[in-house]
Order: sequence, then C-alpha cells, then structure tokens
Amino acid sequence: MSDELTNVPKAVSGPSTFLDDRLGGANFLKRNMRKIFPDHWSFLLGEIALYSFIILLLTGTFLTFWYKPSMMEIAYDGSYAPLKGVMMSEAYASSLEISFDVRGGLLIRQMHHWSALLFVAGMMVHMLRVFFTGAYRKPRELNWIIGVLLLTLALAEGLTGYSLPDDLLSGAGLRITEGVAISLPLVGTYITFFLFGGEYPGDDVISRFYSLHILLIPGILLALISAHMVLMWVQKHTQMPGKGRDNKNVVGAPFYPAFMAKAGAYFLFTLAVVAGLATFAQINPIWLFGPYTPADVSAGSQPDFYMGFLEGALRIMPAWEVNLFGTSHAGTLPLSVIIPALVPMGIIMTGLALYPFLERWVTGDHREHHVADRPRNNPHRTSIGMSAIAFYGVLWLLGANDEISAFFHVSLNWTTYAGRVLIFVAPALAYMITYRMCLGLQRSDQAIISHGVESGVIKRLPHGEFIEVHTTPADDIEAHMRGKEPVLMLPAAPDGSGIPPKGMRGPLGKLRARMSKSYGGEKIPLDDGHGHAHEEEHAAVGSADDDHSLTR
Ligand code: HEM
Ligand code: HEM
Repeated sequence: MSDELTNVPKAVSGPSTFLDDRLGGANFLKRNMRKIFPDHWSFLLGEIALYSFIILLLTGTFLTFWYKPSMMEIAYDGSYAPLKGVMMSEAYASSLEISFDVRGGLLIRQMHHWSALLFVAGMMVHMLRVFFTGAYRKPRELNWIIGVLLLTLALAEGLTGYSLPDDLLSGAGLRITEGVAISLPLVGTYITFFLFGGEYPGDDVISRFYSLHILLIPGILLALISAHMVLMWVQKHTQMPGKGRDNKNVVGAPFYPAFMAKAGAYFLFTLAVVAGLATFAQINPIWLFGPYTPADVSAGSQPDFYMGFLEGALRIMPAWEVNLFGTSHAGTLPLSVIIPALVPMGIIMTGLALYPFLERWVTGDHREHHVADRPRNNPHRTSIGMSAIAFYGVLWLLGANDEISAFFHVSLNWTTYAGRVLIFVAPALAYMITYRMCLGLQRSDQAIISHGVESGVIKRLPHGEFIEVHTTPADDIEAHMRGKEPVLMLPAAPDGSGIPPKGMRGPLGKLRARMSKSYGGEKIPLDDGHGHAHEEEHAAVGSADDDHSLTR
C-alpha cells in the first residue's frame, strides 16, 4: 500500500471537512491520520514517559492552587495534631494542608510524586531501548540529543520539586545542593548566595525553586517534548526487523483508528497505575519528618531513586582536597565534592550525547537506519551499554550504603571500600560477560537458521540412530533473525596499496582504525547450511498479515 489516501473513514473525513472549510488543512490531517506506526512492546516505554508527564502537569497544577512557596516562619495550626503549634515555614505548612485539609489533596500529592518517579523511570528505560536498538543512528541523532536534554532537565525538575515541601528530608537534599554549588571554583559563592538569597539556608531558595519547578523547567520540557514528538512523526518510527520490513518502508497499523485507540487506552492505564499506587502505597509522608532545621539530618535519608547515583558518588569519594595557595581558604578545591557531583553526571550525559557521533566516527557508517538492531547483533554497543549500566548501578547502590550496611550487618566502611573497587571492576565484568552473551545468542540464531528449532521430539531411525526432530521456525521469526545488518568497519586500505586512507593516518587515525576493527566484532554469519535438518512441521506463530505498509 502506498501513501495514497484510500477509504478514509467517515469519522476522519467528517471533522477533516469541517476543519478544511475553516483552516484548509484537510489533506494534511487525513494524510497524518493514516500514518503508519510500527508496533513493538518496547515502543510503549516512551509513551509511559509521555503519559506520566501529562499526569504531572495535571496534578502539579492542582497542587499550585494551595501550595505557598514561602519560607516565612509560622506556627502550625492545621489538623495534624502532633505538629500543632510547631514553628515551620509556610511552604511546609501548606504541604501539610494539602495532605490533611484539602479534599483529595493527599491523593493528588501522592499521584504527583508517583508520576514523577514513573516519568523518570519511563524515560530511562525508553532511552535504553533506543540505545540498545541503535535507534539513535542517522537520521535520528537530533532526537537523541533532545532526549539527553530531556533527561537532564527531568533530574533538575525532580530535585526542585522534591525540595518544595521544605520538610526535614527535602532539607537534607537542599543542604547537599548547597554543598555542591559552593564547592565550585570561583563562581560557587556567588551561585549559592543568589540561589539561597544569602547565607545558608537563606530566605529565597523555596521561591526560586518554585519558579524553576512550575514555570521554567516544565516550559522547556513541554517545548522539547513537542519537538521530540514532531521529529519522531516526521522521520517516522524505526521498526524491528521482520517479514517484509526494510529501510525503505514502514510496516504497522495506521494512526487512526488503531494507534489512537491504543494510545488512549495506554494513557488511561498509566493513569490507573499511578492512581492505584497513590491510593495504596504511601510516598513521602512529610508529616513524619517534621519541618526543616539546618542543624538536623535524620538517619537513613534517601533521595528519590533518580538522584541516588549522585548520592552514591559523594559517599564513595575519598576526602581529597587541594589547596592552591597554601592553607588560604580562597584556594581550596574540595575534590571530594566537585568530582562526585560533576564527573559521573558529566561522563554519563556527555557520553550519551556524543555516542551516535563517536559510533559513526568509528564505523564510518553514514547510511540511514530505519530498521532497529537487535542488541545481540551489535555486541560492542550492547556491552558498552551494559558497562554504563553497571557503573551507574554501583553508584546507585552505594547511595544507600547505610541501609545496605544496616540490613546485611556489615561495616559501613566496608561497603564504601567495596564500592571503590566495584566502580572499576563491575563495568569491566559487565562488558566481558555481555560481549560473550551476545556472541552466544548470535550463534543460537545461526543454529536455528541452519538446523531449525529443537522440537524435543526424539525419533529412532530404521537403522537405529536416535535423532531430535527439528522444525522450521515460523516465517516471522526467521525474517526477524535474518534482518541482521553487519556492523560496518572502516576500509583498511581500499585500493590495496597498503596506505591507510585519509582520516586513518597519524596516532588518532591509527586508534580510529583499531577501534573500528574491534567494534566491527567477530562476525558470525547466518549461514544456511543445508536448510533445516529433519524438518517436520512449521512452528505455529502468528504472522503479521493484517499489517499495513508505507514507503518512507
Ligand atoms: C515534569 C516533571 C515534574 C516532576 C519530575 C515533578 C516532581 C515533583 C516532586 C518529586 C515533588 C515533591 C512531591 C511531594 O511533595 O511529595 C513535587 C512537588 C510539587 N510539584 Fe512537581 N514535578 C513536575 C512537574 C510539576 C508541574 C508541571 C507543576 C505545576 C504546574 C508542579 C508543581 C508542584 C508543586 C506545587 C509541588 C509541591 C507539592 C507539595 O509540597 O505538596 N510539578 N514535584
Ligand atoms: C520526556 C521524556 C521523553 C518522552 C516523553 C519521550 C517520548 C517518546 C515517544 C512516545 C517516542 C515514540 C515511541 C517510542 O519509541 O518509545 C519516542 C521516540 C524516541 N525517543 Fe523519546 N522520549 C523521552 C525521552 C527520550 C530520551 C531520554 C531519549 C534518549 C536520550 C529519547 C530518544 C528517542 C529517540 C531517538 C526516539 C526515536 C526512536 C525510534 O524511532 O525508534 N527520548 N520518544
């Protein structure tokens, strides 16, 4: 089927005609309504991030009706008896009011917090899906960069939101934020004074964070998410390899009605999960922590999960400090804060943003890619991804080293020492194990293509030999396996002269050539052998006959 409009349903053509009479855009609308979307369960992950963002906007707006971003001290006079008469900021008192005195307030506050967690978690797994399937490759690099910005902003949005209730736990986070800001060379003191409105804790940080949290950051997020969606729409989504799918077409279901109905249902489903969690699973019970006082920190303080890796980095860092001008206070560089606050975030975010370009530099692959890779088919990329997850995971776990030490009855110092070793060892191990697993999985694909699927049925042949019956894989599965694009490598010496081509000379060029050779990996061809030995029957797996196809 081509892009041509055929049999547009009345439900689409009706409103289209109405709009066309007024705006003249019916063809545009009709064409887009019939746009084909490929389907795969993992494409739902980005949608989870999208829908939780919508829930955040709705619940956040509700909260702004009652929340007061003020650090003015007042005596609590609400209905939560244990805190009656306690001095606290108006911000904390208003959060208590939302929780206890506003109808549905606690439910909405909890929905806001749960959807914030789901938003960041959804975004992270969505990003991993895009990474492991190579969906960031040409022409989608720009959308990938927008994604990296979205992730960074989401962390900032979470941090500012978490600080708003001004309870003892959120104050512990603010204290760390202040420590990091003030550790920055030259500008640290100025930034801190600006942010906090004077000496810590100051009078302004809550109102500053409020403007950032409800206006600036959500505004940018909204603009970037819209750009993200428009780009995805214009470039069309990637598709998993399969029957009849290639780089020139898109196979799937039309936006209207199939995709629209599904998307609506997924939104409601996400909303139901968030509402269910908010109803049954308590989150951030600020009334138990009490108001923030700079002198107190409660034991077992943990940030929201997405900040855990930074907390872990701070916890395992040795207490290094450099004094540039002898013991003078002005030249002190607290590396124990600067390194953990900036390096992991810097490595992860810069690494993510540059990855598509580094990969292209190494492979020399300038082709457009619309068919996603299966992670096993690009073993080095997959191993690099797993190694980054291990790096992040160790930091994240160490963010809770006090809990680990209390739970497993091991010394806190030992958890720190173990973290300092694991931060180097775990990524290396993850790399090696993943690489071997990818090759193993490729070999198992190869075995299925050349010998068929093991059926578990053992037969005895007339001359006495026992064999296991192998069946042919279903067409879909076989096509899925065969849709494997080998990782490109830079040509060593294209004209056979032995002289390396331009861009591969000099020390950097040599490094590039070596990386390219290695990134290309051990090639495991999908050889046919002699067809499927001992085939007897077809594995019955549904085929995608009801799919529509569109040329790109
Ligand atoms: C888009 C991403 C957003 C994230 C990740 C996020 C995250 C958070 C978090 C973690 C809290 C602390 C919740 C608690 O008190 O337990 C919070 C509070 C708050 N958020 Fe957001 N939020 C987002 C968007 C918004 C938006 C768009 C608005 C307003 C339009 C908003 C308004 C508020 C308000 C008023 C509070 C204070 C609530 C209270 O203390 O009870 N948020 N946010
Ligand atoms: C606010 C957060 C985000 C939202 C709401 C969002 C939403 C989406 C949605 C709904 C899709 C299409 C469905 C899918 O592939 O899952 C998509 C595709 C995409 N997203 Fe995101 N995303 C977000 C963050 C990110 C991040 C953090 C990255 C990467 C760093 C990223 C990179 C991409 C790319 C490259 C595509 C195109 C994928 C393809 O065609 O296969 N996104 N996004």
